[in-house]
Amino acid sequence: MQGKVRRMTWPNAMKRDSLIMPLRLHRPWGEGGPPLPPRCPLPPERRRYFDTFAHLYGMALVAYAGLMMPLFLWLGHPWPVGIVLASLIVTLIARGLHLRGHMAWGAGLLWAVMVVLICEAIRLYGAGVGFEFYVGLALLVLHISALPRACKIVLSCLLIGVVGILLISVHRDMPPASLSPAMATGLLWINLAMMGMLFGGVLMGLEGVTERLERTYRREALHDMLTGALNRRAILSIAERWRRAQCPFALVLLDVDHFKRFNDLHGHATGDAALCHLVNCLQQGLREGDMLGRYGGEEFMLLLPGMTRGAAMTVAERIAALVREQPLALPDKSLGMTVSQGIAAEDEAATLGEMIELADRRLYAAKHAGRDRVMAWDAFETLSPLPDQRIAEGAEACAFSPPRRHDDSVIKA
Ligand SMILES: Nc1nc2c(ncn2[C@@H]2O[C@H](COP(=O)(O)OP(=O)(O)OP(=O)(O)O)[C@@H](O)[C@H]2O)c(=O)[nH]1
Repeated sequence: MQGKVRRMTWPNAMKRDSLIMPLRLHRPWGEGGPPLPPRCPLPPERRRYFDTFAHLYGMALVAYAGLMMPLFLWLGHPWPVGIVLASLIVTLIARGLHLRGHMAWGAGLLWAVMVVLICEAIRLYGAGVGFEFYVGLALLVLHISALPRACKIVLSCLLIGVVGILLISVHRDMPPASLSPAMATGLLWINLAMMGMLFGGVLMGLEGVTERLERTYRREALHDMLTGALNRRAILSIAERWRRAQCPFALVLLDVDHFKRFNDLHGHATGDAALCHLVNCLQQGLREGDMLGRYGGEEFMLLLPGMTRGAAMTVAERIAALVREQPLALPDKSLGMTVSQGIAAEDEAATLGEMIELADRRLYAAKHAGRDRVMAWDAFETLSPLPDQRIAEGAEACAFSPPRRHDDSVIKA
């Protein structure tokens, strides 16, 4: 009996691609739609660090304004209220410094105001009412900060030493006379609860940040920075996975016509904008579940699940029309583009490498036949070489003037 071949169904196959983010639509010249967010002055690696630490600043601000200020007011001491107010301001300054890349200064300032608060509270209210718990929080701030390792060790020892001496001296010399035993117990519980909330909040926040960062890293590892399409490694690994799962699909290699000339005529930056614009056009012609990746420079790979060569041909033609009919709109002119495409189906080749080679050969045939066309059959051998004049015409037409129509007779020759 012949072994049963299990073919993966598409909805299941798609679920495994949940990290593949929807492509962002580019508006290279910023016109129309909601305004783009302002550029962040921090480089990405520092931005990530700031995101992690920003949660701590938020928690510190909430703790000062919402918890400590009312607590000290309740205890009837205006002096610590003044310190809390100063801490609020210093924390805001520290956050600003941090956001501008002065990470060690930001973390150091936050830590310093926390230490002043802890020491002053212990001095005023004595040991055993719970202010010493904040030492743990100050140590957490210190150890996740950007300060150098040696600095962290010295400051930790300093903090523990100062607080230890303070606790011993307070306990021995001046027991907190102003607090009744009931008030001291109440304060201890309030501080315990506050610390629990702060630590819980910080840890939950850090977990959320870590998860978010991980998604960002993985997304960046899979996507092309310029266009937002999948990168070469990601698109190839999806194709390989689909092949291993024996999912039928068609592969399209798509290349911008005369892109070198486009760059030479209009500049590299405009070339970049054209690539982003191209990805938007391609995206419009694809279904949900189709995959689009940047295979190299101005060459893209499309994976069309469940499609035969014939069906893929229709999609490729639609895409070619979309690209042709939507020129890149610049403030002073609009520039047309055309693309050539080669198609191969999964059942035509034994390996992914062979499939890509087939699509590449057909792409080359499409280029050779005059560009701005799709090739899905092995017409290459049957095509008579084009005269140089025709190729020159193609080059002229693709110099981003009004584009030419697609020639079916050549495609299906
Ligand atoms: N602006 C810009 N240009 C790129 C990028 N990647 C590759 N290119 C350019 O794309 C051009 C590709 O040129 P060729 O491979 O000669 O192909 P072509 O000019 O498109 O000609 P045909 O493919 O034969 O139609 C090169 O000039 C590259 O510098 C990019 O990210 N941005």
